[in-house]
Amino acid sequence: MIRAQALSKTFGDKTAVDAIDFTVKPGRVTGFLGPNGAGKSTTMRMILGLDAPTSGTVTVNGHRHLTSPAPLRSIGALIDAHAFHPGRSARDHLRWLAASNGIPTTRVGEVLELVGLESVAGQRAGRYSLGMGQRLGIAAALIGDPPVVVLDEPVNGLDPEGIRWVRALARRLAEEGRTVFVSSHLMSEMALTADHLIVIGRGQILADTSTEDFIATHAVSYVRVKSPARAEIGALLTRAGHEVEVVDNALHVQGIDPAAIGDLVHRHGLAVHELTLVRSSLEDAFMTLTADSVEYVSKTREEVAA
Ligand SMILES: Nc1ncnc2c1ncn2[C@@H]1O[C@H](COP(=O)(O)OP(=O)(O)OP(=O)(O)O)[C@@H](O)[C@H]1O
Repeated sequence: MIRAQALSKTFGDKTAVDAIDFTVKPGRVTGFLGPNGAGKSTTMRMILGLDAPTSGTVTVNGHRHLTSPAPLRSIGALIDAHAFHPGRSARDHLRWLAASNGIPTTRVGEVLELVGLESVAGQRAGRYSLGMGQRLGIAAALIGDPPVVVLDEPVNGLDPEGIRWVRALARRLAEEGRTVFVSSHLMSEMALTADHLIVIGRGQILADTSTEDFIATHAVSYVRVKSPARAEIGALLTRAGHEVEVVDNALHVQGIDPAAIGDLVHRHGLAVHELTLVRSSLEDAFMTLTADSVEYVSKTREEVAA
């Protein structure tokens, strides 16, 4: 498992990771979610020993990664999808990795097959598309059959088939009992892949919870009611103890389902023109949670002009 304790990283006066504590357990996929610049890559680089913490510690199965004798056998990582020599073929790149980590070369064919690159394995990797580069990066991460796998934005640049493939692969690796830590800035993607979520914003942990609990806590729903008798219905619902808001000539009601509203309104002989259950997406929940910690905020044309 991966364990961070009071882990911090500063670059000059910029605090990229701010004294975070978390544990990534084996046998499940843990999603690492956060907006751009939240500190995901920096944290992952420290897990791998590519960056030294400014303070605090991070260990992988009890060891600091830098001290491990055969890194690819203990931890596999996709950090930079283009960390290969552009003039070298995928097969040669993987052979070189295997040789330098004491891994049998038979493993090269196995991982090429696993990521679906066998037919292009002899081509120069520099000619690969972004998605092919990602697949080669994942092959490199898995070549040592590691118990711990860290993937930084693995679906970047992948087509829908590739995205489903990464999802299934992450799940399978976890089912095999490995520790799987996957970063993304897409909540909806993580909801489909991860069992557990660690959400980070401006270098701090905002949530560390099961995906199921995250959804139950953050994905709110409400009923939209449109009616010529809006005020009367609003009063009835408020009196019954429900939270009612008026938005764009409609009522937004929380804590009651559409059928119960329909029955209530019917009992009072009032007309309803619309009764819709609206679920906020998980993406909305994530945006709300991280709203105060988004570093790079885009503006509308109106805001730029103002
Ligand atoms: N080598 C560096 N030198 C200076 N600042 C850095 C360096 N690496 C990262 N940072 C800063 O640290 C913060 C966290 O960056 P990091 O790349 O870890 O975020 P991230 O969550 O991975 O974002 P993204 O989703 O955009 O990859 C950012 O503000 C970034 O600009």
